[in-house]
Amino acid sequence: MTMGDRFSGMDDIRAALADLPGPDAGAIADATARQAQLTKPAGSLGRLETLAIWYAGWRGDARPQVTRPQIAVFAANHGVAARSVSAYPAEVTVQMVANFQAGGAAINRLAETYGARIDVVALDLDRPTADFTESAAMTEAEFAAAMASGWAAVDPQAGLLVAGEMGIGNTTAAAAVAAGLFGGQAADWVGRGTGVAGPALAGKIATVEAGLARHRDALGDPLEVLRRLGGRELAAMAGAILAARHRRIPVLLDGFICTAAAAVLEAARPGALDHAEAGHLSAEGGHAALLERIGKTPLLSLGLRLGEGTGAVLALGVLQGAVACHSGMATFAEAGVSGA
Ligand SMILES: O=C(O)c1ccc[n+]([C@@H]2O[C@H](COP(=O)([O-])O)[C@@H](O)[C@H]2O)c1
Ligand SMILES: Cc1cc2nc[nH]c2cc1C
Repeated sequence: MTMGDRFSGMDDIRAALADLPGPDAGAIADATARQAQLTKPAGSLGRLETLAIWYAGWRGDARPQVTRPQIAVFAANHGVAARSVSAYPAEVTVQMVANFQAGGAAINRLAETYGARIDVVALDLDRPTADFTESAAMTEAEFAAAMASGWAAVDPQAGLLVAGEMGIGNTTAAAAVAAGLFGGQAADWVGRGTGVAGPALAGKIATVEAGLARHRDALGDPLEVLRRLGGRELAAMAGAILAARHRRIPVLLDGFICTAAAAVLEAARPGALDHAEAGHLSAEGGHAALLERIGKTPLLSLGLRLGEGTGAVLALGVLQGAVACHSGMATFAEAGVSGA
């Protein structure tokens, strides 16, 4: 049994957030010193240098390898999907889960490309969350169970975690969570999702406004924001990212939905995402503002708006390059190259 398996209510989750391990200061110091000795002009590998030092610190190894990268894809259905907030019908969620399991989705091909394992976790797909304009999306027990599923999905031996998702309607939930955490108008956070436009986009904004109005009195508590306005896959991603922190497993964040789930942790406990880097900037309208709120600069910006963990896995390729240079390059002394 680990802490997450025992999440039976909000208090257990708060306890897991209260006590977070940090990176290894010695590994950071040694990795920083090593960077200065590698055969390249100082600073010439740009963000790859700080990325490698960040990875070394969380792994507690000044000269690490990226071992056993894991992608956990969480899927769930949403009560608000009945309000025509998506360009696709809700049955696509379960159909895409079958596609992930058969190996036919974009994330399957990218996982293969970068040597990552995929675990698909379907969360009560035949039982959508409640419509958040009418009540809380999840009861406390449902929320704790979803967070515990995320926690339990993390391979303790993984050297890197990507939390991905699939859930028709979940950009509406993510926009509501972002607005609940950080304020502003619903329209600031609502984007096109799978391709919503015209009157449907206005309806999506109105749905988020109605959710914010209904839960207005609870928005001061980030975990309540996630329970009331989020969904099972968002709660599971938050649980997985929290589990990774407790195991000092570095995380690459994916797009808008993943970042909204992660932002709950940062809002509840500043610094809770120090073990996470932003994999990419999604084309979803609110993503840049959300990343700014949690103080993260995306590694890539490719116009993706797919989810599944795809942007984060592409960034895993960047991380693998950064760590390969850091740990495998010759030093000036080893190669007999003159310094500055
Ligand atoms: O990752 C993103 O930034 C992203 C942006 C737009 C859409 N998605 C994906 O599309 C689905 C949600 O879109 P929607 O329109 O049904 O809310 C869900 O399965 C997400 O994985 C993902
Ligand atoms: C086909 C399809 C695949 C997806 N993957 C993640 N979100 C998705 C949404 C749709 C509609």
